[in-house]
Amino acid sequence: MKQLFINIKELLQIREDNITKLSGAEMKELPTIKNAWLLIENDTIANYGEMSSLPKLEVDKTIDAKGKIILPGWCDSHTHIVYAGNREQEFADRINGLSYEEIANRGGGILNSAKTLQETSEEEVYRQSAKRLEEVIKLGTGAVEIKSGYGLTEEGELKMLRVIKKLQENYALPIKATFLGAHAIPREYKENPDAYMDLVIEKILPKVAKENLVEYIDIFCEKGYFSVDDTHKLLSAAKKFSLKPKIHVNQFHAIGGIQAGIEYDALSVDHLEVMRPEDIESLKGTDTMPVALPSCSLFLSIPYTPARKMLDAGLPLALASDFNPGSTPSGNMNLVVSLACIKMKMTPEEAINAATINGAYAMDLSKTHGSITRGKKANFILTKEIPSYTYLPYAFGTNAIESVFINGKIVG
Ligand SMILES: N=CN[C@@H](CCC(=O)O)C(=O)O
Ligand SMILES: [Zn+2]
Repeated sequence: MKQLFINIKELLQIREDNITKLSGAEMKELPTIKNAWLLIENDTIANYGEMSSLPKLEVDKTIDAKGKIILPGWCDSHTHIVYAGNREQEFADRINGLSYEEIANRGGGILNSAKTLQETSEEEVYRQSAKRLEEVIKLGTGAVEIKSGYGLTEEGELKMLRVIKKLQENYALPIKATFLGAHAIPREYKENPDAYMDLVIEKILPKVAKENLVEYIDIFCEKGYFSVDDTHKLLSAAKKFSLKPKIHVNQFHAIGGIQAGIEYDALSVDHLEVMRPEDIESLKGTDTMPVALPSCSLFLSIPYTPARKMLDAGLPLALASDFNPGSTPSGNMNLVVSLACIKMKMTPEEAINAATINGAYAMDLSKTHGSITRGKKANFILTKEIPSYTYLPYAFGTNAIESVFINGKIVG
């Protein structure tokens, strides 16, 4: 099946196949072709160029994209899409003055979602999660990572990971799975948190690894959750199973999680709302992708990741949604890109690079996704008629997407 898009107002994020991530000043550039054509062969980007160079081609379908822009699908490298129920009561409690931490200390927060997940059947968790996945695909997400972490028991964690596996089997976009058993200390381990770490490391982790359910390991390295010491123990155990770290660090406090992640060659360190100069320094020259989650900052009214400082220091940066029931009940990557521009002072070029090629890197997918490159998967967004790509983050809240393609097939 050959599909030819013609008269594309602008084709964004054209890269050679050796580009796997962008750092610092490189992120200011977004290579594009104006008035372009794009040829898709089955599930693959076959070729592209300026309309003036369009060769004579035999194709099955020609689509006129006059006035419209094509860009790679968003690569959302940090989500908790698999969960049960919602936490809108905590939303109301926060409006009435309680903080996220206070709610968690009262037994709400992650433990609240864990209780609901444990009480919900696997089929129902799948049904609710698939609905959310379909929603974000329609919003332009073309690759996604999903974590466990609301099970907090062997049974609950395996239930979540089986749901992720089923999503992987039933949906065409790449879905990367992460084991986040160390997301919060269950109530029954409150007096003996080390025993919970032992359970995660000695019992659940080997089982998860043996069943080949995940590629990545995660931990919420934060005061009141898991210490740097716990992080070392878990990452060192996970290394034996070749699980790469993608970890939650520096959300509320900078306690050394970034350095622990780097020590174990973390693929990414995520959140980073609180960054000390030494944290920025530690990330320099590493292969670890820093990931910012601006929708979480918006929802919790906490600081935004200091993107300008990080980019100006030469670091790379990826953007992700953090879609979850407590801190970010939204998986809308268009909003994430807008917030990055509006609140983090990233330019539209930097934000689009962060949400495509760098997001792909943070899921080990930049060889196949994240840019318009010959040979990569045909996962892309076709916009409505819009004046420019800057309009995408500018017109926040407007849905500028006409259709989404995954592996060359229209999905929404
Ligand atoms: N901070 C840790 N985990 C999630 C929130 C989990 C929740 O509140 O349910 C996050 O990334 O924001
Ligand atoms: Zn998260």
